[in-house]
Amino acid sequence: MRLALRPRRSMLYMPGANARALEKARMLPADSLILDMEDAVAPDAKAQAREQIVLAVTEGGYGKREIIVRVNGLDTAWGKDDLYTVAKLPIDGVLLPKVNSLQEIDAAVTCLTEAGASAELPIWIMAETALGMLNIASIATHPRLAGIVMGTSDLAKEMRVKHTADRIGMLVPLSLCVLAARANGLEILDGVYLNLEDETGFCAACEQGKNMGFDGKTLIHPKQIDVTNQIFSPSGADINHAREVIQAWEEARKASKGVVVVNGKLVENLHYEESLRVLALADAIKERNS
Ligand SMILES: CC(C)(COP(=O)(O)OP(=O)(O)OC[C@H]1O[C@@H](n2cnc3c(N)ncnc32)[C@H](O)[C@@H]1OP(=O)(O)O)[C@@H](O)C(=O)NCCC(=O)NCCSC(=O)C[C@H](O)C(=O)O
Ligand SMILES: [Mg+2]
Repeated sequence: MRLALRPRRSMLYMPGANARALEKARMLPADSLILDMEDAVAPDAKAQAREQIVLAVTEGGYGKREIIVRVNGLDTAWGKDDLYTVAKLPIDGVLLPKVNSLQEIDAAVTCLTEAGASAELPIWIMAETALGMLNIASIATHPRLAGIVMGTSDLAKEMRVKHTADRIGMLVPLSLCVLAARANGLEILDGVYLNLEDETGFCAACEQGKNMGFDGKTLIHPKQIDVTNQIFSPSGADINHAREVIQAWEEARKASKGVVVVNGKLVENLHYEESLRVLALADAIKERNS
Protein backbone atom coordinates (compact mmCIF):
# COMPACT_ATOMS: atom_id res chain seq x y z
CA MET A 1 0.00 0.00 0.00
CA ARG A 2 1.56 3.31 -1.10
CA LEU A 3 0.52 6.38 0.87
CA ALA A 4 0.21 9.81 -0.72
CA LEU A 5 3.05 12.20 0.15
CA ARG A 6 2.32 13.40 3.65
CA PRO A 7 4.76 14.88 6.14
CA ARG A 8 5.63 12.41 8.86
CA ARG A 9 8.51 14.31 10.41
CA SER A 10 7.34 13.82 13.98
CA MET A 11 5.31 10.86 15.28
CA LEU A 12 4.48 11.21 18.99
CA TYR A 13 3.64 8.25 21.21
CA MET A 14 1.23 8.62 24.04
CA PRO A 15 0.04 5.98 26.47
CA GLY A 16 -3.67 5.27 25.91
CA ALA A 17 -4.12 5.21 29.67
CA ASN A 18 -3.02 8.86 29.93
CA ALA A 19 -6.19 10.88 29.29
CA ARG A 20 -4.34 14.18 29.66
CA ALA A 21 -1.86 13.23 26.93
CA LEU A 22 -4.68 12.17 24.58
CA GLU A 23 -6.32 15.55 25.20
CA LYS A 24 -3.09 17.55 24.93
CA ALA A 25 -2.21 15.94 21.59
CA ARG A 26 -5.09 17.80 19.93
CA MET A 27 -3.01 20.98 20.21
CA LEU A 28 0.50 19.67 19.58
CA PRO A 29 2.31 20.27 16.26
CA ALA A 30 3.22 16.60 15.68
CA ASP A 31 2.48 15.33 12.17
CA SER A 32 1.37 11.93 13.48
CA LEU A 33 0.23 10.48 16.79
CA ILE A 34 0.61 6.93 18.04
CA LEU A 35 -2.09 6.18 20.60
CA ASP A 36 -0.54 3.29 22.45
CA MET A 37 -2.27 0.22 23.85
CA GLU A 38 1.00 -1.74 24.05
CA ASP A 39 4.18 -1.24 26.06
CA ALA A 40 3.43 2.22 27.48
CA VAL A 41 0.36 0.76 29.19
CA ALA A 42 0.56 -1.41 32.32
CA PRO A 43 -1.38 -4.71 32.21
CA ASP A 44 -3.89 -3.45 34.79
CA ALA A 45 -4.60 -0.37 32.67
CA LYS A 46 -5.09 -2.10 29.29
CA ALA A 47 -8.90 -2.01 29.39
CA GLN A 48 -8.93 1.61 30.48
CA ALA A 49 -6.45 2.56 27.71
CA ARG A 50 -8.61 0.86 25.08
CA GLU A 51 -11.73 2.70 26.30
CA GLN A 52 -9.97 6.06 26.41
CA ILE A 53 -8.55 5.64 22.91
CA VAL A 54 -12.00 4.77 21.55
CA LEU A 55 -13.45 7.83 23.26
CA ALA A 56 -10.67 10.14 22.07
CA VAL A 57 -10.76 9.16 18.40
CA THR A 58 -14.56 9.08 18.35
CA GLU A 59 -14.66 12.61 19.77
CA GLY A 60 -12.01 13.67 17.25
CA GLY A 61 -10.54 17.16 17.26
CA TYR A 62 -7.10 16.02 16.05
CA GLY A 63 -7.27 18.09 12.87
CA LYS A 64 -4.76 17.08 10.19
CA ARG A 65 -2.70 14.95 12.57
CA GLU A 66 -2.43 11.35 11.42
CA ILE A 67 -3.88 8.99 14.04
CA ILE A 68 -2.29 5.56 14.36
CA VAL A 69 -3.20 3.11 17.13
CA ARG A 70 -0.56 0.68 18.38
CA VAL A 71 -2.26 -2.54 19.47
CA ASN A 72 -0.89 -5.38 21.58
CA GLY A 73 0.49 -8.42 19.77
CA LEU A 74 -1.77 -11.34 18.93
CA ASP A 75 0.37 -13.51 21.23
CA THR A 76 -0.88 -11.52 24.23
CA ALA A 77 -4.14 -11.63 26.15
CA TRP A 78 -5.21 -8.27 24.65
CA GLY A 79 -4.16 -8.39 20.99
CA LYS A 80 -7.31 -9.87 19.45
CA ASP A 81 -9.70 -7.58 21.35
CA ASP A 82 -7.51 -4.59 20.47
CA LEU A 83 -7.76 -5.40 16.76
CA TYR A 84 -11.52 -5.94 17.01
CA THR A 85 -11.80 -2.61 18.80
CA VAL A 86 -9.77 -0.54 16.33
CA ALA A 87 -11.27 -2.19 13.23
CA LYS A 88 -14.03 0.35 12.80
CA LEU A 89 -12.53 3.39 14.46
CA PRO A 90 -11.96 6.54 12.38
CA ILE A 91 -8.17 6.20 12.40
CA ASP A 92 -5.42 6.46 9.78
CA GLY A 93 -3.56 3.29 10.61
CA VAL A 94 -2.94 0.34 12.93
CA LEU A 95 0.56 -0.32 14.23
CA LEU A 96 1.49 -3.95 14.96
CA PRO A 97 4.27 -4.45 17.54
CA LYS A 98 7.19 -6.90 17.49
CA VAL A 99 6.45 -8.30 14.04
CA ASN A 100 8.65 -11.29 13.20
CA SER A 101 7.19 -12.46 9.90
CA LEU A 102 4.85 -11.72 7.01
CA GLN A 103 2.45 -14.34 8.39
CA GLU A 104 1.96 -12.29 11.56
CA ILE A 105 0.68 -9.40 9.45
CA ASP A 106 -1.67 -11.81 7.66
CA ALA A 107 -3.04 -12.98 11.03
CA ALA A 108 -3.70 -9.39 12.14
CA VAL A 109 -5.33 -8.51 8.80
CA THR A 110 -7.59 -11.56 9.14
CA CYS A 111 -8.76 -10.33 12.57
CA LEU A 112 -9.33 -6.81 11.29
CA THR A 113 -11.29 -8.11 8.30
CA GLU A 114 -13.44 -10.37 10.50
CA ALA A 115 -14.19 -7.33 12.64
CA GLY A 116 -15.32 -5.34 9.60
CA ALA A 117 -12.28 -3.11 9.00
CA SER A 118 -11.91 -1.48 5.60
CA ALA A 119 -9.43 -3.16 3.25
CA GLU A 120 -7.98 0.36 2.86
CA LEU A 121 -6.98 0.67 6.54
CA PRO A 122 -3.18 1.12 6.43
CA ILE A 123 -1.09 -1.32 8.47
CA TRP A 124 2.21 -0.27 10.05
CA ILE A 125 4.71 -2.53 11.77
CA MET A 126 7.25 -2.08 14.54
CA ALA A 127 10.68 -3.34 13.45
CA GLU A 128 12.08 -4.25 16.86
CA THR A 129 12.95 -7.92 17.09
CA ALA A 130 16.08 -9.75 15.99
CA LEU A 131 14.01 -12.20 13.94
CA GLY A 132 12.03 -9.33 12.42
CA MET A 133 15.31 -7.78 11.26
CA LEU A 134 16.36 -11.00 9.56
CA ASN A 135 12.95 -11.23 7.86
CA ILE A 136 12.43 -7.54 7.07
CA ALA A 137 13.01 -8.01 3.32
CA SER A 138 10.01 -10.36 3.23
CA ILE A 139 7.88 -8.52 5.82
CA ALA A 140 8.16 -5.24 3.88
CA THR A 141 6.56 -6.80 0.80
CA HIS A 142 3.19 -7.29 2.51
CA PRO A 143 0.61 -5.60 0.24
CA ARG A 144 -1.27 -4.00 3.14
CA LEU A 145 1.82 -2.46 4.68
CA ALA A 146 2.09 1.34 4.68
CA GLY A 147 5.11 1.94 6.86
CA ILE A 148 7.76 0.78 9.31
CA VAL A 149 8.50 2.22 12.75
CA MET A 150 11.87 1.37 14.29
CA GLY A 151 11.60 0.07 17.85
CA THR A 152 15.16 0.73 18.89
CA SER A 153 14.55 0.15 22.60
CA ASP A 154 13.26 -3.40 22.21
CA LEU A 155 15.81 -4.10 19.51
CA ALA A 156 18.71 -2.88 21.65
CA LYS A 157 17.50 -5.15 24.44
CA GLU A 158 17.22 -8.20 22.14
CA MET A 159 20.58 -7.55 20.46
CA ARG A 160 22.27 -6.56 23.76
CA VAL A 161 23.41 -3.37 22.06
CA LYS A 162 24.34 -0.34 24.16
CA HIS A 163 22.68 3.00 23.38
CA THR A 164 25.79 4.94 22.33
CA ALA A 165 25.85 8.45 20.83
CA ASP A 166 26.92 7.15 17.42
CA ARG A 167 24.38 4.27 17.57
CA ILE A 168 27.06 1.99 16.15
CA GLY A 169 25.25 -1.21 17.18
CA MET A 170 22.04 -0.03 15.50
CA LEU A 171 23.40 1.08 12.16
CA VAL A 172 23.03 -2.25 10.36
CA PRO A 173 19.38 -2.83 11.41
CA LEU A 174 18.47 0.81 10.79
CA SER A 175 19.89 0.77 7.26
CA LEU A 176 18.47 -2.67 6.55
CA CYS A 177 14.98 -1.39 7.37
CA VAL A 178 15.47 1.80 5.32
CA LEU A 179 16.44 -0.40 2.36
CA ALA A 180 13.40 -2.65 2.86
CA ALA A 181 11.11 0.38 3.12
CA ARG A 182 12.47 2.10 0.03
CA ALA A 183 12.42 -1.11 -2.03
CA ASN A 184 8.69 -1.36 -1.35
CA GLY A 185 7.62 2.30 -1.40
CA LEU A 186 6.97 2.41 2.35
CA GLU A 187 7.36 5.20 4.89
CA ILE A 188 9.90 4.69 7.65
CA LEU A 189 10.32 6.40 11.02
CA ASP A 190 13.37 6.29 13.26
CA GLY A 191 13.22 5.09 16.89
CA VAL A 192 12.78 7.15 20.06
CA TYR A 193 15.42 9.08 22.03
CA LEU A 194 14.95 8.28 25.68
CA ASN A 195 16.96 11.02 27.44
CA LEU A 196 14.56 13.95 27.73
CA GLU A 197 17.24 16.19 29.25
CA ASP A 198 19.82 15.77 26.47
CA GLU A 199 18.83 18.23 23.73
CA THR A 200 22.21 18.12 21.99
CA GLY A 201 22.18 14.34 21.78
CA PHE A 202 18.57 14.41 20.60
CA CYS A 203 19.35 16.86 17.75
CA ALA A 204 22.33 14.75 16.70
CA ALA A 205 20.13 11.63 16.61
CA CYS A 206 17.55 13.45 14.46
CA GLU A 207 20.27 14.62 12.04
CA GLN A 208 21.69 11.12 11.88
CA GLY A 209 18.24 9.64 11.19
CA LYS A 210 17.60 12.15 8.43
CA ASN A 211 20.99 11.46 6.86
CA MET A 212 20.29 7.72 7.00
CA GLY A 213 17.11 8.18 4.95
CA PHE A 214 14.32 8.20 7.55
CA ASP A 215 11.17 10.24 6.85
CA GLY A 216 10.91 11.31 10.47
CA LYS A 217 11.40 10.30 14.08
CA THR A 218 9.18 8.77 16.74
CA LEU A 219 8.99 10.82 19.93
CA ILE A 220 8.02 10.37 23.55
CA HIS A 221 7.50 13.96 24.74
CA PRO A 222 5.98 17.17 23.29
CA LYS A 223 9.23 19.06 23.83
CA GLN A 224 10.87 16.91 21.14
CA ILE A 225 8.41 17.94 18.40
CA ASP A 226 9.59 21.37 17.19
CA VAL A 227 13.23 20.48 16.63
CA THR A 228 12.24 17.24 14.89
CA ASN A 229 9.88 19.08 12.54
CA GLN A 230 12.64 21.54 11.73
CA ILE A 231 15.33 18.94 11.08
CA PHE A 232 13.13 16.72 8.90
CA SER A 233 11.78 19.65 6.84
CA PRO A 234 13.62 20.76 3.70
CA SER A 235 15.54 23.95 4.60
CA GLY A 236 15.27 27.20 2.60
CA ALA A 237 18.62 26.32 1.00
CA ASP A 238 17.32 22.82 0.08
CA ILE A 239 14.26 24.36 -1.58
CA ASN A 240 16.29 26.95 -3.51
CA HIS A 241 18.71 24.27 -4.68
CA ALA A 242 15.82 22.01 -5.76
CA ARG A 243 14.31 24.87 -7.80
CA GLU A 244 17.66 25.56 -9.48
CA VAL A 245 18.15 21.90 -10.33
CA ILE A 246 14.65 21.60 -11.79
CA GLN A 247 15.05 24.71 -13.91
CA ALA A 248 18.52 23.75 -15.13
CA TRP A 249 17.45 20.19 -15.89
CA GLU A 250 14.35 21.22 -17.81
CA GLU A 251 16.42 23.66 -19.89
CA ALA A 252 19.05 20.95 -20.49
CA ARG A 253 16.36 18.55 -21.64
CA LYS A 254 14.99 21.10 -24.10
CA ALA A 255 18.52 21.37 -25.48
CA SER A 256 18.66 17.53 -25.72
CA LYS A 257 21.40 17.29 -23.06
CA GLY A 258 21.56 14.38 -20.59
CA VAL A 259 23.63 16.16 -17.93
CA VAL A 260 24.10 19.73 -16.70
CA VAL A 261 26.25 21.42 -14.02
CA VAL A 262 24.53 23.46 -11.25
CA ASN A 263 26.72 25.41 -8.79
CA GLY A 264 29.72 23.34 -9.84
CA LYS A 265 27.97 19.98 -9.35
CA LEU A 266 26.87 17.47 -11.94
CA VAL A 267 23.09 17.11 -12.20
CA GLU A 268 21.40 14.13 -13.81
CA ASN A 269 17.84 12.83 -14.03
CA LEU A 270 18.03 11.31 -10.52
CA HIS A 271 18.81 14.74 -9.02
CA TYR A 272 15.85 16.19 -10.91
CA GLU A 273 13.56 13.50 -9.48
CA GLU A 274 14.89 14.04 -5.94
CA SER A 275 14.39 17.80 -6.33
CA LEU A 276 10.75 17.24 -7.33
CA ARG A 277 10.32 15.13 -4.17
CA VAL A 278 11.88 17.86 -1.99
CA LEU A 279 9.51 20.50 -3.40
CA ALA A 280 6.49 18.20 -3.06
CA LEU A 281 7.42 17.58 0.60
CA ALA A 282 7.87 21.32 1.21
CA ASP A 283 4.41 21.94 -0.31
CA ALA A 284 2.87 19.16 1.80
CA ILE A 285 4.39 20.71 4.95
CA LYS A 286 3.01 24.13 3.98
CA GLU A 287 -0.41 22.58 3.47
CA ARG A 288 -0.09 20.70 6.80
CA ASN A 289 0.67 23.97 8.60
CA SER A 290 -2.10 25.96 6.94
C1 LIG B 1 7.92 10.51 29.79
C2 LIG B 1 6.57 10.93 30.32
C3 LIG B 1 6.05 9.90 31.31
C4 LIG B 1 6.71 12.28 31.01
O1 LIG B 1 5.41 12.71 31.35
P1 LIG B 1 5.15 13.97 32.28
O2 LIG B 1 5.86 13.79 33.59
O3 LIG B 1 3.66 14.22 32.32
O4 LIG B 1 5.90 15.11 31.48
P2 LIG B 1 5.75 16.65 31.60
O5 LIG B 1 5.22 17.06 32.91
O6 LIG B 1 7.05 17.23 31.17
O7 LIG B 1 4.66 16.97 30.48
C5 LIG B 1 4.39 18.27 30.06
C6 LIG B 1 3.06 18.31 29.39
O8 LIG B 1 3.07 17.49 28.22
C7 LIG B 1 2.11 16.46 28.33
N1 LIG B 1 2.72 15.23 27.76
C8 LIG B 1 3.80 14.61 28.21
N2 LIG B 1 4.09 13.58 27.42
C9 LIG B 1 3.15 13.57 26.45
C10 LIG B 1 2.93 12.73 25.35
N3 LIG B 1 3.73 11.68 25.08
N4 LIG B 1 1.90 13.02 24.55
C11 LIG B 1 1.08 14.07 24.80
N5 LIG B 1 1.25 14.90 25.85
C12 LIG B 1 2.27 14.64 26.67
C13 LIG B 1 1.81 16.33 29.81
O9 LIG B 1 0.53 15.80 29.98
C14 LIG B 1 1.93 17.77 30.24
O10 LIG B 1 0.78 18.47 29.83
P3 LIG B 1 0.16 19.65 30.72
O11 LIG B 1 -0.80 18.97 31.61
O12 LIG B 1 -0.51 20.57 29.77
O13 LIG B 1 1.29 20.31 31.44
C15 LIG B 1 5.56 11.12 29.15
O14 LIG B 1 6.08 12.09 28.29
C16 LIG B 1 5.19 9.88 28.42
O15 LIG B 1 4.43 9.06 28.90
N6 LIG B 1 5.69 9.74 27.19
C17 LIG B 1 5.32 8.67 26.29
C18 LIG B 1 5.99 7.37 26.69
C19 LIG B 1 5.58 6.30 25.74
O16 LIG B 1 4.58 6.39 25.07
N7 LIG B 1 6.39 5.24 25.68
C20 LIG B 1 6.12 4.14 24.79
C21 LIG B 1 6.60 4.42 23.45
S1 LIG B 1 8.31 4.25 23.28
C22 LIG B 1 8.41 2.67 22.62
O17 LIG B 1 7.75 1.82 23.12
C23 LIG B 1 9.21 2.53 21.38
C24 LIG B 1 9.40 1.12 20.82
O18 LIG B 1 8.39 0.23 21.07
C25 LIG B 1 10.76 0.56 21.14
O19 LIG B 1 10.86 -0.60 21.55
O20 LIG B 1 11.72 1.31 20.93
MG1 LIG C 1 8.94 -1.68 21.57
